[in-house]
Amino acid sequence: MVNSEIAREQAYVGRLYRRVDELRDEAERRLATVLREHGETEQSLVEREAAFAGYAMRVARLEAAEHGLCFGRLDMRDGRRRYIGRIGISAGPGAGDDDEPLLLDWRAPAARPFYVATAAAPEGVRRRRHIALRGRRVVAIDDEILDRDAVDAEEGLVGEAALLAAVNAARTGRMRDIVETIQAEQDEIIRADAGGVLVVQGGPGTGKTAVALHRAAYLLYTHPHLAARGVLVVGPNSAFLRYIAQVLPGLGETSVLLTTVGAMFPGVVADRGEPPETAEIKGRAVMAEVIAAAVRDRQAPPRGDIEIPYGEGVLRLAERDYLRLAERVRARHATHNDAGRVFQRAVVDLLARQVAERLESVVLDENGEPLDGGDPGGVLTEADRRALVAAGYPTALLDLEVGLSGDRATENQGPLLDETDLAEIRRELAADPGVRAVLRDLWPILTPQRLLSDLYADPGRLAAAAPMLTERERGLLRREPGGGWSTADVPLLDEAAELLGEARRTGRTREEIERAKEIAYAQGVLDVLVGSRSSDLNEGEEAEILIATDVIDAHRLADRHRMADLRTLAERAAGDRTWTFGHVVVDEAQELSQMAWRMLMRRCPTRSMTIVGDVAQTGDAAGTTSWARVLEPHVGDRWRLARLTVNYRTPAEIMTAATRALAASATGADPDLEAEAPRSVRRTGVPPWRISTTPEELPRMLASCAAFELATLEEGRLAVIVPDARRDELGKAVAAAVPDASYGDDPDLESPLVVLGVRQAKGLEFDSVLIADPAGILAANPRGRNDLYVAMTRATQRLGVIHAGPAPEPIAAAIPGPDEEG
Ligand SMILES: Nc1ncnc2c1ncn2[C@@H]1O[C@H](COP(=O)(O)OP(=O)(O)OP(=O)(O)O)[C@@H](O)[C@H]1O
Repeated sequence: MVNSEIAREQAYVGRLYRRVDELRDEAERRLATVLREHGETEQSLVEREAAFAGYAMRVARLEAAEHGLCFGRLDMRDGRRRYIGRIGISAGPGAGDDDEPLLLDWRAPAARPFYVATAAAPEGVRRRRHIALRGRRVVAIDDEILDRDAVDAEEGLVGEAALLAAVNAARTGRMRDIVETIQAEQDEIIRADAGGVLVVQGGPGTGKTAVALHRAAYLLYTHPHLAARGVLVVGPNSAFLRYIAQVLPGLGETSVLLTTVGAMFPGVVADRGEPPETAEIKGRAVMAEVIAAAVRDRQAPPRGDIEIPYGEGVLRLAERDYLRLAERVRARHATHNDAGRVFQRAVVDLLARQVAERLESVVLDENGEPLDGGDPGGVLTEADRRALVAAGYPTALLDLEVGLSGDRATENQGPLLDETDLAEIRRELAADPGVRAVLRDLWPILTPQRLLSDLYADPGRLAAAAPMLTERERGLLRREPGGGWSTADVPLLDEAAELLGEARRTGRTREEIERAKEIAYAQGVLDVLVGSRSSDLNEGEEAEILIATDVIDAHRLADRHRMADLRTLAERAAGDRTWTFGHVVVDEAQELSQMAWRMLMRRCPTRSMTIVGDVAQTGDAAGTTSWARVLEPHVGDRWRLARLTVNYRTPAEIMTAATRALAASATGADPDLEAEAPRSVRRTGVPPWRISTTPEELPRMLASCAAFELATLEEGRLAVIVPDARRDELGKAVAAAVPDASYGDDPDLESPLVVLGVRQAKGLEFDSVLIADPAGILAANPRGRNDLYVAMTRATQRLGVIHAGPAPEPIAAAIPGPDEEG
């Protein structure tokens, strides 16, 4: 019976793949045709490129759907049948309007019952069938009957067999999608309304990451316009991003940028380490005020009247004048650099008028000598005048000076210098090194990097900008310029960039600059093409080959390039600090500092966000233990909370131990935390274990345990999780026994054994986990207990702990020792 059903499904699935092949062939044919087309006008070229991008995307989607194309079937009470898969496929030509599509996209509303129908609420479904494929072959089917008579049946896991197969499967070092087995509580979150901030709180292994990524795919499917601005996914570190990188492309979605907080400031690589206490201070919301004050301190700080040597004379800038100017430009211009440019111009103007007044008061005779003492205005001394001449006053002015002895001077007709003369004086002043130094000092044009390194380097500046910090805290921020940037610096640079504005004067809009760059790039491409045309081709070949210059000039090629950019939205968004996204997903969101939240909120003015995390896993001192506290400054109480309660990763034996370790404290277990821990979906029958050794022996013992565990695993992955500070030392010890072991800043998660610092392990999972030196993990950080909890909940099958000396208290409370009863 099952075999004949499998054969029937095989026939249907065969038909689906044939249709996919047809559709892909057709899209590829069209793609080739588009490539051959010659566009005559700019318009036709743009259209051509849009068509190109559209077909290319279609081919990519069809290819992404190859594996596990169809995974489910719904038999409805009304007799209709719906097949559910990774993409939607229509029945093709000849099918009637009423015909069900051959395959329903998993995100389509009609597919929803596949994930949420239960015996108690069958949503019109009589039977739900899970179909397992290997390649294009149907290898198993699994049915659930959801009859009306079964209303009092327990609500349970949907598609239990398929789910258990998925959660028990050996890990590969890459996250898989879960479209085939999404559970009802997860489906509700995936399909929740796009608007506003949705917080998903869930314990370890409850599928928060999986749900967040599927939600991104769902939103891109249901709101196609989101693709134009893209979806931003923020994760805790680059190893994690690599771990999840394949999930969205595998679902056919590419308009997504995956990033970390440390990578969000273009041009800065945040690879500088710093003490957690320093990072914590930098993450505080009050740092926004510190940065604002640091910017303000650079805007014409009072320093008395200023004398500027000019030639051999001196110009005077009164304090009240530049303070008044500063106030005026601050009121009119939003950013420091914009205001600064206006301020500098205004000061030059002020000085130019001073010079002009002096010049106008000079009356010379035919020989160029001052008449009757020569300076009726009493401003310009003879020495001044000689100095002005010696300083190389503008020729126009010297001519004018001579002219002053003629008609205009004697007739005394109002202002003697016209706008051209004044402009010339201004140019001269603006080019004068002495004047420039004063301008730079009074109101420097700053990059964010410059502002921050000046601030960190100067205790006086720090004290002025951060009076609310203690002397000790300011001391923790102090550092010499250079040496790179830390992750916690990135939100501060971003904050500074907002207040400073562009440091380079462009006079052009961002689009115009981008366009100019594109044209320059395109011209370069054309030059190379033309160059290679003559050198690379044999005689007679030329006419056969179409090269870009035959149909296109630099402007059009730039357009092409821009259209081609549609496919690399992620790259464009990553290079532009001011890019705003259609939706933002934040994973491990409990770790973000308040300053990081400010930066993220700027990237998402619509506040369409999905924030997933677990406040019990917070390890960073700057992170949060309360969603309300973190969101209040940005959205008040206008956010929704959803909870995930089932742990799909960690078996019950390990989860119980991890919960005890987290809850155990000097006063005993915390009953609330035990109650909140997610329910594991399965047991393995393998309890976690621990052994004790001496500090000296620990590396050797760890290496032999790792070798043993690896041999025990038939397939899958083993992780050794250690205190961050001991990663390289213990990584080396393990690699000596297991040469395949990978460790370092950028470990290869696909290698069978990887040694990770506890922070690197965030969000990841492995079949088997060994924790070494738990006391070191606990001691490294005030939230060390949370770090230990994270480490313990990474395992899908086995967990062992190796400690030096007596077990630290949370481990002793969680896992019985070798001689104790379990
Ligand atoms: N519905 C599901 N079907 C199959 N596997 C699932 C399902 N939901 C979650 N999983 C699996 O459970 C594991 C844990 O999921 P995920 O990493 O998303 O959890 P998490 O809540 O982000 O965990 P943590 O907070 O501990 O990092 C993953 O292997 C994921 O594929």
